[in-house]
Amino acid sequence: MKILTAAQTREADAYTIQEEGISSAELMERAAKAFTGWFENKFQPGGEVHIFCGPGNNGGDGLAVARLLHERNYNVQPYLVGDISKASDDFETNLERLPQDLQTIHVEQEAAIPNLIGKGSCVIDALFGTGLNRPVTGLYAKVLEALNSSGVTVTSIDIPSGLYTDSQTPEDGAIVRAQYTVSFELPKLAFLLPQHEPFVGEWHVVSIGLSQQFISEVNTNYFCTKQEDVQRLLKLRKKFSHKGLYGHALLLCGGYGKMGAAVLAARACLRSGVGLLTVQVPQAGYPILQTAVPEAMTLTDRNRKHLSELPQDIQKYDVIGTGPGIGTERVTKTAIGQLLATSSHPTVIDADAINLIAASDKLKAQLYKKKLIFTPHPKEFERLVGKVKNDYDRLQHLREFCMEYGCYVVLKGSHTAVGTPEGKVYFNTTGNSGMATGGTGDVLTGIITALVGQQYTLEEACLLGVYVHGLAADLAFPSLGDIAMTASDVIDHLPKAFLHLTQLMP
Ligand SMILES: NC(=O)C1=CN([C@@H]2O[C@H](COP(=O)(O)OP(=O)(O)OC[C@H]3O[C@@H](n4cnc5c(N)ncnc54)[C@H](OP(=O)(O)O)[C@@H]3O)[C@@H](O)[C@H]2O)[C@@H](O)CC1
Ligand SMILES: [K+]
Repeated sequence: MKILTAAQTREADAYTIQEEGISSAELMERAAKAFTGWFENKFQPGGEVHIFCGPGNNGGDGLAVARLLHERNYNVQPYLVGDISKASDDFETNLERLPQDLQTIHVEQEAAIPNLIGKGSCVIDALFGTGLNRPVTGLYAKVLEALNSSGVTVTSIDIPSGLYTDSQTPEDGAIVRAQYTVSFELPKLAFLLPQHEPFVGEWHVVSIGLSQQFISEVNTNYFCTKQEDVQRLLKLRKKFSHKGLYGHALLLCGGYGKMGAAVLAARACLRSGVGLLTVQVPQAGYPILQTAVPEAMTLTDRNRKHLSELPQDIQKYDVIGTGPGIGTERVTKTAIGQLLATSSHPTVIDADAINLIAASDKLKAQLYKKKLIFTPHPKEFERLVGKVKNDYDRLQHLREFCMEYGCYVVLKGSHTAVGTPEGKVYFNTTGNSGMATGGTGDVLTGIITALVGQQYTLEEACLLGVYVHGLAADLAFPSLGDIAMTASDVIDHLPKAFLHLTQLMP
């Protein structure tokens, strides 16, 4: 699914209006109906619904929603905020369409801002949408601050007022803190960035029938991965198939005190369909691996505690995964250096392998144009690219790093972002806070390694791997919740996650 900028969204609106021969007010009516449908499912009629409308089409949406909710017996109070003498045409149209018995209140100065504290009412925020073109200050900021401190439940139409759609919001601008955001047709880039969680809350997308042709043709660097996207990628197994068809993976993982990382990566790799798996661990890990993961073949390093060498017959493997639990000893750095210098295998690079590379210009110089997938969390990513200023800056660095080295980066987070060598970014939409626990990253390394082994392209392996990893956690959630969830629970739910995807296939 594509993510459009504010300007592209405006173009999509205009294109749709022309293509279908409808008026912009009709499109607004669709948007208001779609929002109202969501709202009715969430909130019962009864309490007061205060709707704050700005001077543009977002305010027009708010007025149309006021009329529709009023018709459905909600106790609605619309407010017109600020100078509405230059309000948009569709705002005016919807103001005129309000029924006689629905009186608006005009908030023209601070003293007129209603006090909603303790009223238990709910608020619909329709002050500004994608047409916001400067930081929110003055009276509008006072209104947003009053809403933020009132403790009422705020639902934003399209985007929280004050938040920029696709670039960093200046620090001097007020932003509403919505509990819910109901957006039209496609999610906005701002929703996917962790720094905006306090403003966006739980976001939903409702369809308003924007032109699919426009959306399919428009160029963007940002995408959201949805279930139908990964289902298209999934390869079903053939009846006459054997383990040789699904790849032989090599995991170079584990170290003294961190052999669990190798066990987790190995178990996840096997649960993700790899044909054969060999794990090389330091000598101390041999009995652990053989006992915990009987399906894997185990090689031992000459070093007792740390990764220090590559297997002799490394050529025979189809894919390599490394990093989890390996530590940053000098001998390990040498081994990773050898791997980068000598191997042409597709390789998944995680954790301490990233840290070793980040700390060495010599290793970094070996990264160009290899088949590499990095899977850093934000701190490891900063070690690779330097300190970032904010989430947009991080995205920019992600794209530049991937384009410079011709590699993939799976930047882990609530919406894990997969960067590609073409400078595209795919945000994942599965997963939950139960995954914020040690070992889930090792699991992801195992999953992606297994998928590359099964001949998925690097891009497919990243997108599918990240999706199924989050889906497994989502399927674990109903019985385990997020507090008690562990990385092993995520592995245990991988079978259900793959089944879920395959059974839904057409
Ligand atoms: N197009 C369509 O058909 C559909 C559009 N839809 C809806 O329209 C929304 C976009 O509407 P929009 O483009 O009218 O912009 P919107 O966000 O309401 O704000 C613009 C107004 O705010 C003003 N203004 C801006 N910044 C300001 C500031 N900081 N402080 C103060 N004022 C500021 C600006 O004034 P000006 O810059 O001229 O001073 C202008 O008056 C979109 O999010 C969706 O909800 C849906 O109904 C689907 C169909
Ligand atoms: K809004």
